[in-house]
Amino acid sequence: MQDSAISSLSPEKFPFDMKLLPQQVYIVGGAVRDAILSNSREYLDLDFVLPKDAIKVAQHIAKYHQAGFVVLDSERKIARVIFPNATVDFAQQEGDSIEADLHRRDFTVNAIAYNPHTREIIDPLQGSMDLTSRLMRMISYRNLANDPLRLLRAYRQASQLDFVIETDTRIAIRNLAPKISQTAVERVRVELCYLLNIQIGGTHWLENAWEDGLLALYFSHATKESFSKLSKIDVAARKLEQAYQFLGKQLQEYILDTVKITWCGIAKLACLVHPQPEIAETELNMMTYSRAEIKAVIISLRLLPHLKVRQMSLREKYFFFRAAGKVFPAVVLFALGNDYPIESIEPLITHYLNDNDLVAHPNNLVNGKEIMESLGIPASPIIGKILVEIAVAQAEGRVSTKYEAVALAKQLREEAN
Ligand SMILES: Nc1ccn([C@@H]2O[C@H](COP(=O)(O)OP(=O)(O)OP(=O)(O)O)[C@@H](O)[C@H]2O)c(=O)n1
Repeated sequence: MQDSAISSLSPEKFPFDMKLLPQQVYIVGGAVRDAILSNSREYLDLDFVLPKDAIKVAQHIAKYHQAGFVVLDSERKIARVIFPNATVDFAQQEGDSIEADLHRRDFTVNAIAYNPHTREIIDPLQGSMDLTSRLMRMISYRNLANDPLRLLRAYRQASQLDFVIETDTRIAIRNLAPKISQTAVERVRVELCYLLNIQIGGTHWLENAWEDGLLALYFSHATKESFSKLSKIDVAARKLEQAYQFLGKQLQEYILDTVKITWCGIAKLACLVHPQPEIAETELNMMTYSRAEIKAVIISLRLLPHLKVRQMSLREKYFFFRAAGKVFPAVVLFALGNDYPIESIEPLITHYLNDNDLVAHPNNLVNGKEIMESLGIPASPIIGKILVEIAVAQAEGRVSTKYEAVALAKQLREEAN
């Protein structure tokens, strides 16, 4: 089969000179699938398969273009070349032919190869037909059993592509579900992260994965009710996006560049873990979540009860924002997922969105050193307490200058004696 329609895979779009590739070379996996679907990709991520010398070719390309180079798997001969705007993997073909290699993969739609020199499409498993029918179809039961992460990949990719999992494939996944325990938990976490981040369809497929027995090991406390909270979070996120552009945008941002979960994903994760923060922390540690992710979930769980108070005093709000910090967007979504009325949360959002708001974004009139000097006392926890009281007084409008802040510090010190 030949196809000139795969324009997004034309060599001019490669981040390297095509002449550096041998004649027998194939692009495989997601890049081919998405090109046939005409789905644009935010980031260029290419997987090449070569019958021989995969690592050598990768090394040569990296050297020629002064790009980053790393051997991902020396046994299976897979290397990665990292360009400023693209990542390109080079893998040794598995088996005697490209067809044999494709037969070892997970789903038919991921088992299409494309030779960029000849523009030939090799599709021995009729993946193109499944792309047209929008179906995730396993290549074989054995292939799924060989790498049980593939069970979860079916839901993640169905969700990203807006596909359906073919009936026999779904039955096979249900049968094989207990095997997910054989997969390294880090790999599972990455798939879950995608599913938690996806705005449309993520919740539906996450719930399906749970119903099919793939998540019980990780979220033993999750129930049908937990997933209904996730759906409410999706609805709330859309509403917040419309009402508050800045906050809405923040919800879909990664919590850290190095941690690929969004604030919205954190709120959803908080719905799936045990509601008791200490137990949730153990669960998340077991799943190798980072300190930043665990902290964000725990803050969400801990702060939820505080939002029950309909009319928080300024003092309560100050302490709420102090505890929430940059996790605020996730806390808000988590509360809305738990049916807290938007009317009681809106005043907090108003504080948060105003950069000059001293309740949500306090600025220090004085620092600890200045307090120590003006009171003539050494460093001690009292200084911290005085600083907090000054910030609360500032939020309440009782002090607004350095002079008034120092006067209050003196008064507090006297009262304490
Ligand atoms: N557990 C896995 C992981 C990957 N693959 C194969 O390796 C290809 C590339 O894998 P990867 O880059 O992880 O995923 P993509 O399918 O390319 O999808 P995406 O880039 O959207 O994650 C897949 O298409 C599939 O053919 C597989 O068979 N089994």
